[in-house]
Amino acid sequence: MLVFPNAKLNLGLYITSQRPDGFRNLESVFVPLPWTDALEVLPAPAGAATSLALTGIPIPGEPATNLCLRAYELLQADFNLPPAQLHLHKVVPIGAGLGGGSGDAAFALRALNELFDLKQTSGVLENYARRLGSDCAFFIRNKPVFAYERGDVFEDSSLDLTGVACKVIYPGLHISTAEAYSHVQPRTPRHDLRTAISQPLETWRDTIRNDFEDALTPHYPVLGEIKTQLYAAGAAYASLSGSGSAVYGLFPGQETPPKLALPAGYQVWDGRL
Ligand SMILES: C[C@@](CO)(OP(=O)(O)O)[C@H](O)COP(=O)(O)OP(=O)(O)OC[C@H]1O[C@@H](n2ccc(N)nc2=O)[C@H](O)[C@@H]1O
Ligand SMILES: Nc1ncnc2c1ncn2[C@@H]1O[C@H](COP(=O)(O)OP(=O)(O)O)[C@@H](O)[C@H]1O
Repeated sequence: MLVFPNAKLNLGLYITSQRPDGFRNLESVFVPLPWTDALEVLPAPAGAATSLALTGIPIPGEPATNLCLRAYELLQADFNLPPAQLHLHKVVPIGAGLGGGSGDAAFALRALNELFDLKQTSGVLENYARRLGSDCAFFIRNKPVFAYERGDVFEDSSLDLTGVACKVIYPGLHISTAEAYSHVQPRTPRHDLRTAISQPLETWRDTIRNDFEDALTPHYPVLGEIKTQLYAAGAAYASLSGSGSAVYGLFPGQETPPKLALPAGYQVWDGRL
């Protein structure tokens, strides 16, 4: 079985309070971004053990800690799965605030559920996904949601950005999620995100913020420079995604996002949501 785990964008992100479990409560709107990896999941050949082949962008850390294998191990422990043969071709930049690893994990859970006919509901798969990372559960639903608590409890959102031209720019800065959180002081949001997101996209520039962007831009000025460039090129809304360092611009009403002159080494995704 071949699946294409996608990435996500955060529209707004407010870190509202510290939790007793060490995590932070947050509020954000998550939307799927069709920048994808490729993941193949097959039953292992007779006599072979479970394996994961990795191609594409190198992933930091031991392959044994890859979220695809961790997803397999979670289900294996409860359903006594037969050995599987996995192949991940990595395309989505890592540590970019695009949730690429989380998407791989959730798509692995979904693919294993189907391949081995486990008959688990989306709700059950969401609970497994939560154990792999705060962002993972979103990718089981994989449609626009208002997310809160650890970013793993959802309300469906009527937001529809289908067809909106979008440009995502990754300047190659790997900012770890834990480091990014350490820069932010939790506080009550100045705007109600659910109300703001229901207003026309052109108003978001004044009403929707990402707390990580405000905290990280003084340390990484390039984030502000990319955002300025996106607005200068006509974006109706531009923001850091998640904890960065990818910055995106939305260009409603345009066929394709504009071309920008960017330094070599930046990775860019141009397309429609
Ligand atoms: C910031 C966000 C916003 O969507 O996305 P990314 O920028 O990573 O894509 C998410 O909260 C990232 O979720 P995820 O990447 O799954 O984080 P996890 O593995 O669960 O946690 C990594 C670390 O981030 C911190 N963390 C994460 C989530 C949360 N609600 N509070 C936290 O304090 C903790 O320090 C934790 O040890
Ligand atoms: N399949 C995977 N793809 C990407 N990263 C992975 C994967 N499995 C484990 N990881 C680990 O997760 C970390 C961050 O993952 P990623 O989802 O790309 O970050 P972000 O949520 O910031 O976009 C990486 O540093 C990497 O070591």
